[in-house]
Amino acid sequence: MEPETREEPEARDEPEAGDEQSCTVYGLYDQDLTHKTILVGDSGVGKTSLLVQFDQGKFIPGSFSATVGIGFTNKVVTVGEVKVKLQIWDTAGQERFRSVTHAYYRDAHALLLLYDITNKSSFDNIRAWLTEIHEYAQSDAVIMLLGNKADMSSGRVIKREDGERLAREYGVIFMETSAKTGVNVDLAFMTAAKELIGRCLELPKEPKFQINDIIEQKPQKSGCCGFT
Ligand SMILES: Nc1nc2c(ncn2[C@@H]2O[C@H](COP(=O)(O)OP(=O)(O)OP(=O)(O)O)[C@@H](O)[C@H]2O)c(=O)[nH]1
Repeated sequence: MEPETREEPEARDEPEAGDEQSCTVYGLYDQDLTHKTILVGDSGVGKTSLLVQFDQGKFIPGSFSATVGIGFTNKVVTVGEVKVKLQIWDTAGQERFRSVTHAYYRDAHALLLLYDITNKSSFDNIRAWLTEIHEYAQSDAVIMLLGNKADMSSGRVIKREDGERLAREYGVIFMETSAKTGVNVDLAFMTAAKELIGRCLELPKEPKFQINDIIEQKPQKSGCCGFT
């Protein structure tokens, strides 16, 4: 049965023309960076919930209603001494919106690709998602694979090692997250931000996160992103 639909999350701040630029440097350690991050993955894996948990620190339980189209949220984070504005796009996972969301891949600096650890088909579809990402996204975009709903240990059908193996095969960063408990949610977005900053700016080797969490796996990619 097709899930009922819901309105896309309310945008708090319209994207500006200047947002096309990923690295706007006003001065050493007075940088203002804007990075576009896009959430993708099958319908129901928890993209909207992950964003709500990151943005508002809460989880809204209840019946599932699918995202229609695409919406975005701006969130400023601090990594080391650098402030970054993350413009996070929440896409609809349903197949019928796929052509709409493809258009957003091109401008994304980071893509967070989710599957649900309790849903085998959402994991089986990851290869197809990665193929689409490689087709439509920038070649130097940061890609993270997130196994969401990690709190549902009794319903787990995808082992953590399977997620790790797949991520290794594609050379992408991997974590398990829970939009419900918040485990690794900040860390996932902060890791993407840190990776993007590392590609844009010269930073101290070990910038300190503003959150108390443990890095599950260090980013495997490094080097220049080629942003202008
Ligand atoms: N237990 C648990 N439930 C979750 C978690 N994340 C999401 N859910 C639930 O899973 C269902 C789908 O979550 P959504 O965030 O709407 O999924 P989505 O990926 O945005 O779905 P689309 O908008 O259709 O693409 C909802 O009922 C959520 O409450 C999680 O980490 N743990």
